[in-house]
Amino acid sequence: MTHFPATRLRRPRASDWSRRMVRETALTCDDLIWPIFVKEGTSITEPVKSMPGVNRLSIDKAVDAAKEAADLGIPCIALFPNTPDTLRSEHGDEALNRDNLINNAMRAIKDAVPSIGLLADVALDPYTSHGQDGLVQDGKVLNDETVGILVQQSVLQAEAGADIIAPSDMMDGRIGAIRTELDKAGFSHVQIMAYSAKYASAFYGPFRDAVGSTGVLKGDKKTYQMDPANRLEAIREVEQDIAEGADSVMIKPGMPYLDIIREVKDTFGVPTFAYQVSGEYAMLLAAAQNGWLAEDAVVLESLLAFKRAGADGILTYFAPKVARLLNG
Ligand SMILES: NCC(=O)CCC(=O)O
Ligand SMILES: [Mg+2]
Repeated sequence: MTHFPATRLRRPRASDWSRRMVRETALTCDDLIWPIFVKEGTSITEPVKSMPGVNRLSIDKAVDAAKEAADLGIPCIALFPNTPDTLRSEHGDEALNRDNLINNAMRAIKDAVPSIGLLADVALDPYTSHGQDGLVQDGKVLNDETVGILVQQSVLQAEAGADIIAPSDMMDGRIGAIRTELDKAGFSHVQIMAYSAKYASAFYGPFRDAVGSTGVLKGDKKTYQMDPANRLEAIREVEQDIAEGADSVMIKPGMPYLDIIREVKDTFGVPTFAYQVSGEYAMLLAAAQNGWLAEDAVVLESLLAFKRAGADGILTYFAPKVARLLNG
């Protein structure tokens, strides 16, 4: 290695053309997955207060959003239901309703926009009256019994047109169980993106507002989601999900966990995704709306950082905005 003055690291930085030539990472529309909130009704575009610019959409509007995504070159959208309290129950039965909001939305979107990838979230929290991701008995979230329901939820979602099943529940063993049932039901072509390292994070607040879980959730999720203090455990979680058949893995939240993304990518080399969660979105936008950060620049930088950390793609509420910026 040569040293100064033979080496001047500022030399290639001196002009735009040169910076472009030595740039190590790029962010493109292919990196984006757009999470969308769906709600019962028609012609509804209802703002989520804690996420300025994000709306809950009725199915017809979600179809429009899917068209917009396809036009912008966004490869995939992820759907999350806002479930009214009346449809929530102790066991989250609505998850197994073939014609629930999410399954109907997927059918409508597949029909209207067949070219877009559809990611379906698997977990019970949108459907339980207690807001936990699984069945609860004596104050404990049951693992194996919950997995038994998640496999059924997954098959129904695959039947409705899901291209990617994304279990976000963090139960042990669910990836293998879901893979087996999907294959048996004739869905061996349907992918699984495992929320492998999902942390019990304080950054999910605005999402719970968006899906109507605020005030519903009793307690916390620390007995199944990961401790933010742990790194090695994330590697074990990812290792197990890959062994059980995950096609890709996810780290969540994103920006506070870039170290985990890097380590997972370096260790396994599998398709690795990150979720820039609602709290990250809210944080960046709140500062931008106060004039404290330059919105476009900070959003692009935040997403480029995921790519630099090794992510192959990012679930982000900024997806349409960023696609517009990237498309110029
Ligand atoms: N299963 C999906 C999420 O929990 C999303 C969290 C967020 O955006 O805060
Ligand atoms: Mg796990």
